Amino acid sequence: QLLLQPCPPLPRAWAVALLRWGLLSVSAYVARARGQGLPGALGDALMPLAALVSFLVPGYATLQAQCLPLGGAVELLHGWGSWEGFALNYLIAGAAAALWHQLGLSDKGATPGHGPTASIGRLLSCMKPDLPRFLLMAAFLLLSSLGEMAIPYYTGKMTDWIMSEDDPSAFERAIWIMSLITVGSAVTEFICDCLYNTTMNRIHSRIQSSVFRAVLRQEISFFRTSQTGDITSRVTTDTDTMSEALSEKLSLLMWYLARALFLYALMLWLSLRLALFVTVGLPVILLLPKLLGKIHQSLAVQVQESLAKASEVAVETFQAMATVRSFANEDGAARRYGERLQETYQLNKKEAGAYAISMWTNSLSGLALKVGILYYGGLLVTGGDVSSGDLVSFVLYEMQFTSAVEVLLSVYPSVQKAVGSSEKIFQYMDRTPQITPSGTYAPPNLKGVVQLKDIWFSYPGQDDAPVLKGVSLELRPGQVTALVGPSGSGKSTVVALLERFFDPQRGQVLLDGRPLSDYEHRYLHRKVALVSQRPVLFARSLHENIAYGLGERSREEVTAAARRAGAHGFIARLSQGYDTDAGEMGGQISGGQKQGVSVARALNRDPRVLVLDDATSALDTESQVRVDKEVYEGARAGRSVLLISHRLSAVERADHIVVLEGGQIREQGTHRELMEQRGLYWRLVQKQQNGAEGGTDTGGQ
Ligand SMILES: Nc1ncnc2c1ncn2[C@@H]1O[C@H](COP(=O)(O)OP(=O)(O)OP(=O)(O)O)[C@@H](O)[C@H]1O
Repeated sequence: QLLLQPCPPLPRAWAVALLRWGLLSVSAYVARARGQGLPGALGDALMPLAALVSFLVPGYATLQAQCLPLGGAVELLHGWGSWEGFALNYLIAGAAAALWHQLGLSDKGATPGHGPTASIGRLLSCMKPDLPRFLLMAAFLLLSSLGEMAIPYYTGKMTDWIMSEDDPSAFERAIWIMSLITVGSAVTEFICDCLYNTTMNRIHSRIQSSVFRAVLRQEISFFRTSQTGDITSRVTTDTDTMSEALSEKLSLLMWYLARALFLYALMLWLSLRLALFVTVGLPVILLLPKLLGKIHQSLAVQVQESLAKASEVAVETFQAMATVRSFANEDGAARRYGERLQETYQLNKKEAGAYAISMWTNSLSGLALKVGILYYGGLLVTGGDVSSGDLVSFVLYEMQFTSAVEVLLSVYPSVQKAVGSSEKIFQYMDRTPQITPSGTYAPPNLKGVVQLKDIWFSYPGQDDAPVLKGVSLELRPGQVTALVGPSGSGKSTVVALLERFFDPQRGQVLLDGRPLSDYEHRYLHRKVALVSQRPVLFARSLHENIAYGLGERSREEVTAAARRAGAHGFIARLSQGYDTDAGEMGGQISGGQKQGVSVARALNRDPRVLVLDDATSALDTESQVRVDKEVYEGARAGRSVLLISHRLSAVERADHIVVLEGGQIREQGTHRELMEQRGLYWRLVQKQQNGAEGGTDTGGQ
């Protein structure tokens, strides 16, 4: 300090602060590096504490020098050198560290990119699109808080005016101003609340729809391995819990944080000394009752446990009453029950004492702070440092400040909880689908040549049990290829690979010579249409079901597709025709009708590759004939068709028949060729023709 003596006071203070910070940081670093005997939280707090202790006074003095003449700041800076100033500085830093720790802001054990801090960052990034609204809200919040803050200020001013009695109209004026400010503050608060709630609802919907989209991006096996209930609860319940907590608690937190900051700034402005007095005293008066409250809570838990033990004795006795009676141990049982109750009673007494002490400390510590402020304030008023009106305003501000800090302390854990549930949601949003992302290739003309080249595939988690073992086959435009084989031979698995529900572990699935993953997702599924074994319809009209995924479709287009699928007849006979609701999962129409509608749904896309996975088994003969006609006519017109059927009579006309067994292709050729071979296909046909045990099912062989 001696070296810096010729400098002006503020730069000198900053230079000393920097020096002090450097020294303290190095010491803190060394202490942390050694780490011996330092509790974790204290170790974490050392660095921020060093900064706080060093920069608190020069920072404040600079701020004050900006607003007021330098006189006050100089006094403050000189005071800093005295031992009281020194002690006060450390006391404030200690109190701030205790509050910081109490709020759990030290974030112990958080790994980078995870935990609450990361989630808060993510949450804030979700709010980014609404930044203008938040800025507007902040402006209203500022206005409303300023309005609220003005009331105690005018109350203090009125005290001064009443005491000085030199301007009687000032009192009336103050009342008017106060009323106007109150109304203004209430209106801005109302607008702010409305804005906040609508914004949070928007954010809620946005997060919910992003989670939904993120889930939809996942590979099919994700839906098979995760419970549907779990997924739904993430999308609905978790987002609801999070946004409910955020809308209620975060708004409280924001509101009271703004209030507390304003109030603190005003307290500092009214009297620096009194404000520092509160800063040191407040953590003590807030944390002490909280600490005692914890003791009370733990005693309350012990009481509950002891009560439960007493009930256990009663239940055990009643259940074994016959045994108690036969050993004539009624007195013994009563004595045991009495002993348990005695234990509960002792604990009850302790709990009541702890409760009384915690309540008593609560009110007493609050009272002590107020008395302290009044006493110290009184001294300052007597010394002429503070006016009596300012003291009144200060006490009013302090009361509001204390309750704002209390609310903050109680609300903060709920916000942390909301952040916790948001973590679960973000896990879903961040999950990378376990399938190669779709490409962008979407040629205007697609021939529809599909090649499966030496495909090896096992379902996720079953690597040692391949379902397809070196399958190679080709679907050519203008041809109907049939895939037959016993149940479980892997036919539907081939379809799943064609639809890119999974990627094969080895081999390639090519469409017009390019891997399926090159194609744009929507394009691929428009060009390759599937009617699956168990078609699923959605709870909407039959028209919408047939047009599913294609946006708006005219009734003519939908009807034409239904005619080709042989479904028009039955739809026309329904009382509401195409407007009939299919019901949940298509539950309001029959199995055969469902198949008809789903064939129409596939044909409506006019696909280049049509895959029918045992899709006509439940159709009536008339519809069956229609679909067969459409399948073969479509193929003749240049479409590639893959037909899977258990009814071998349905595949006799196919241009090429592939027989699959145990995930391997056993035979292939035309019906005639295969029958001549007298191999597996022949045996399957024989069994079906003879109506053997397997009935019409190739799986029954
Ligand atoms: N999601 C799945 N997870 C694990 N294994 C599966 C899954 N789907 C099918 N499998 C197994 O793969 C094998 C082939 O099943 P796939 O459904 O392809 O046979 P399929 O020939 O179509 O039978 P079906 O004629 O009865 O429809 C079977 O052993 C089956 O148990």
